[in-house]
Amino acid sequence: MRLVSSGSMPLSPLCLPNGYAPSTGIPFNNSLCFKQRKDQRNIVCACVAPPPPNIGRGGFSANKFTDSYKPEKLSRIGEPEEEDSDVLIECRNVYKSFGEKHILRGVSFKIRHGEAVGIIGPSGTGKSTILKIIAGLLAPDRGEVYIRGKKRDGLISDEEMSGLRIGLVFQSAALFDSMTVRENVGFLLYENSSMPEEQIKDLVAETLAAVGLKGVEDRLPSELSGGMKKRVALARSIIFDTTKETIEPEVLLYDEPTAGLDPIASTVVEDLIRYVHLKDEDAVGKPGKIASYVVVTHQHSTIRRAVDRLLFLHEGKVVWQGMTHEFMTSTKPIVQQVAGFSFVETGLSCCLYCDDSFVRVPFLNARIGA
Ligand SMILES: Nc1ncnc2c1ncn2[C@@H]1O[C@H](COP(=O)(O)OP(=O)(O)OP(=O)(O)O)[C@@H](O)[C@H]1O
Repeated sequence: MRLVSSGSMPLSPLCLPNGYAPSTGIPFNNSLCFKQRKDQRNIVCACVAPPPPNIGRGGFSANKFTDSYKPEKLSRIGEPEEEDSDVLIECRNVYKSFGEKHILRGVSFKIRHGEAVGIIGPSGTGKSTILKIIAGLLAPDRGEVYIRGKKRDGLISDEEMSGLRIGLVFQSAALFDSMTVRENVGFLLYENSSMPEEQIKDLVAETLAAVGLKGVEDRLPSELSGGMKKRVALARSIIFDTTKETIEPEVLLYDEPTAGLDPIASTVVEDLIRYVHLKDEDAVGKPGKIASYVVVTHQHSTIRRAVDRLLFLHEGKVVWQGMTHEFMTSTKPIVQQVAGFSFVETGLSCCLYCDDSFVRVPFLNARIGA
């Protein structure tokens, strides 16, 4: 079967034109990496705190977390402290208001090395806000954000532009329309690295292949489907300067990555999110480089396919957290309200071809909310 991805919502990448979040209009922190190119500014959501000596690819087993994780233990007082050496990001009692609107009211959670975490909850409950706070684009009013145990004060600063990279992949459109796919994906390398153009060109092609796109380098975003744009943005968020000695693990934050896509295109994006994770292999069979990721989503297919653990945000707090399968069977009323509505589920075993690239989709479970 040959897939022509369709979908109306282009994925926004790590970099945004004009320094504003399209969904909110919030101006970004000017202390971030700003560059002028073709009259556009870009911002990198990347950084923070150098790695401890014992962390890194292979330094921690991803299974360490999933094997030992006992969600009910998190809040019990008097029990022995959890092992925290693999915690990459921690939000501790985070509050955020916009004027009179008190959005976050004491949000606490940890993201560990190797984790695939989903954040779910009703509309307007602050899911995107917490992503922006983790990325350092918004500062909490109260509470703390720790990156590898180091407290971050306010927004990302220039001093933090090393160590753990945190990439934010926005829901809304943010590919540079006047640039080709190659220029979009290689943007940061063209601007910030000393890599020769030819090398960047090869790396861009390789990275596009990793997300199942080949031969689209010279196209403009307007010549791509919504699903392809999302994959271009994903490629842009995972491209690294390979000439640097240490390639740090990266945490990716996805804000509704499948919004606006049809079930098949959603499935492709959900699986790609998995494939670029260190526990899996990308579309050309290379190990994924993303240490951990967090996905904000409303889609059940994304919950089922792309994440292992869930944080359920409601009225400004994390009211439930646990493994995905526990969410589906939870007896907690607020969870049942969200998890319990009926689905039509189709099970198909298929392979999808996107352009000339092969994308593995072993099972397509298209779920349609009733
Ligand atoms: N910069 C801002 N200024 C004022 N209000 C804001 C700002 N950013 C977010 N809000 C408000 O905060 C609330 C939470 O927004 P947020 O986008 O985090 O919610 P969400 O849970 O991601 O919602 P959805 O699921 O609908 O995307 C909303 O009421 C929104 O209007």
